Amino acid sequence: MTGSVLVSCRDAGRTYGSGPAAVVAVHDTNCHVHAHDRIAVMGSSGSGKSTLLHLMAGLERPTSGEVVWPWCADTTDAAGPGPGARARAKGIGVIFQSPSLIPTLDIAENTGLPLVLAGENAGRAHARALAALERVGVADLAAKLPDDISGGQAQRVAAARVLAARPRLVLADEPTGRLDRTTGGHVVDVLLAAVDEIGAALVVATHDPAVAERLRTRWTMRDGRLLLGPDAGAP
Ligand SMILES: Nc1ncnc2c1ncn2[C@@H]1O[C@H](COP(=O)(O)OP(=O)(O)OP(=O)(O)O)[C@@H](O)[C@H]1O
Repeated sequence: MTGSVLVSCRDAGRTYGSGPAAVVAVHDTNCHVHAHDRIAVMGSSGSGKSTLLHLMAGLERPTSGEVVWPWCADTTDAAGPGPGARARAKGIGVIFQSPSLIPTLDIAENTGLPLVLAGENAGRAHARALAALERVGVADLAAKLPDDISGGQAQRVAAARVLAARPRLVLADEPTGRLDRTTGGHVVDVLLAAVDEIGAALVVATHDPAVAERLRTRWTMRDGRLLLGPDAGAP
């Protein structure tokens, strides 16, 4: 715990479905991510890691409790187009297991697209995209199409796409899940260096102990319950 609180889950839970078919993906959970944190969320498949990250990102609403982003205007507005949601979208970057690049846009265009969609002019978005690609070591790919780069390179581009917006908090859901160990290790290296450089906090959901070891704090999910490490408690 080294800085101000970026996101707090307060008795936040998420259940899918209802009645006998209901699945409690995340039981009521209390946890906090602070500025500059480096947190690995570990746990077996289906333990609730992705759901917890989606709650922290505001991509899903909790079905119990609340998720709070103290730096947003409307701190608990977990969905919809309000000012809190817009501020949160700018301040939180999410990296998924699949890089999901648009095949008809080149790498620089893919990287700058979220900035353009957020209203940045095309020239500035391109410059920031190139700087972010440089930061993760793939500036030479800027003019290529996604089909012409490797999986590890594509995941670096996905990281650059998030980092170009200079978020306060980066949430990465199995960012190395589709990569071999060596390539995955390089992706973690560039991610850690980049969040250090932009001063962001990082939360990584991972199955891989080698990835988790690179992060200062380790949390474990088991059957939808978050087992916190000794340093993950109070805001
Ligand atoms: N949209 C959904 N509808 C119904 N059930 C869901 C949905 N999303 C997740 N679940 C269920 O919630 C539980 C937690 O899923 P979640 O994806 O969060 O786990 P995970 O730890 O991230 O798993 P993995 O490592 O395989 O990605 C699982 O039982 C899953 O089947």
